[in-house]
Amino acid sequence: MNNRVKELSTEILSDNWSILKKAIYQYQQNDGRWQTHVREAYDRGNGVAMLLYNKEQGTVILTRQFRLPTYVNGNEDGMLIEVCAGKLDSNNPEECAKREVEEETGFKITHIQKVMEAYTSPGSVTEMLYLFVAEYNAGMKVHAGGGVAHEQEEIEVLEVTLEQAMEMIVTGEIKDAKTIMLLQYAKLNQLMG
Ligand SMILES: Nc1nc2c(ncn2[C@@H]2O[C@H](COP(=O)(O)OP(=O)(O)O[C@H]3O[C@H](CO)[C@@H](O)[C@H](O)[C@@H]3O)[C@@H](O)[C@H]2O)c(=O)[nH]1
Ligand SMILES: [Mg+2]
Repeated sequence: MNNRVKELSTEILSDNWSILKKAIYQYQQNDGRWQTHVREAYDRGNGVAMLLYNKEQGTVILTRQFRLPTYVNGNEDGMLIEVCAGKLDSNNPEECAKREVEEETGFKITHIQKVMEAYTSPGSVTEMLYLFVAEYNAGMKVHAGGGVAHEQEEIEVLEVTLEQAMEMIVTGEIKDAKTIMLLQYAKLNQLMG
C-alpha cells in the first residue's frame, strides 16, 4: 500500500503469450501535488534461476540458447549464455528450480540454497526472480539435458571453471544479468572454498 498512489486503473493492451497492461494513476510528488502517470507493465510472471557449482572441480554449469529479444537488440547470432532458469509455474520456487535444472541440464539436484530475490527490469517488466545456488557432481547426471522438445527448447549445457566464467563477463561473452549476479555471488562468497 502506498498512500501516494490513488485511482489506479489498468487496461490490457495485449494478452497473447503474456500480458501487457497500461496503467493510469495519480501519483503524489514530494511537493504534495498530484500528477497523472501513464505506465506500461509487461507481466510474464516470476521466475527462478540457479547456479550449479562443483567445489572440487572449481566448475559451474551454464546453458546456451537462442534468445529472440537479444537477437533483435544487437546480439549478432542471438545465442546467450545463462545460468539455468525457468518460469515460476507454482508457488514453490525451490521445487520449480529443481525441475527446471533437471529439464535443462540433466542434473537431479537435492540440496539448494536461496541466495536472493531480484526484480529484473523494474521500469517495464513485473518479473521478480528467485535466485539459487546448488552443488552438483557427475553422479547427479540423470540425462543429457537440453530442455523440453515440445516447448521448442534446444539448450546446450556448458561446464566451465568459475574463473573462466568470470573472464567471460569481462570479455562480454556473458551478458545476462542474473548470470552475472550469481557468478559474482559465487566469487564474493567463496563457494569454491
Ligand atoms: N509460443 C511462445 N513461446 C514462448 C514465448 N516466450 C517464451 N516462450 C517459450 O516458453 C518457454 C519458457 O521456458 P522456461 O525455461 O520456463 O523460461 P525461460 O524462457 O528460460 O525464462 C527464464 O529466464 C528468463 C530470462 O532471464 C526469465 O525472464 C524468466 O523469468 C525465467 O527465469 C520456452 O520454451 C520459450 O521458448 C512466446 O512469446 N511464445
Ligand atoms: Mg529456461
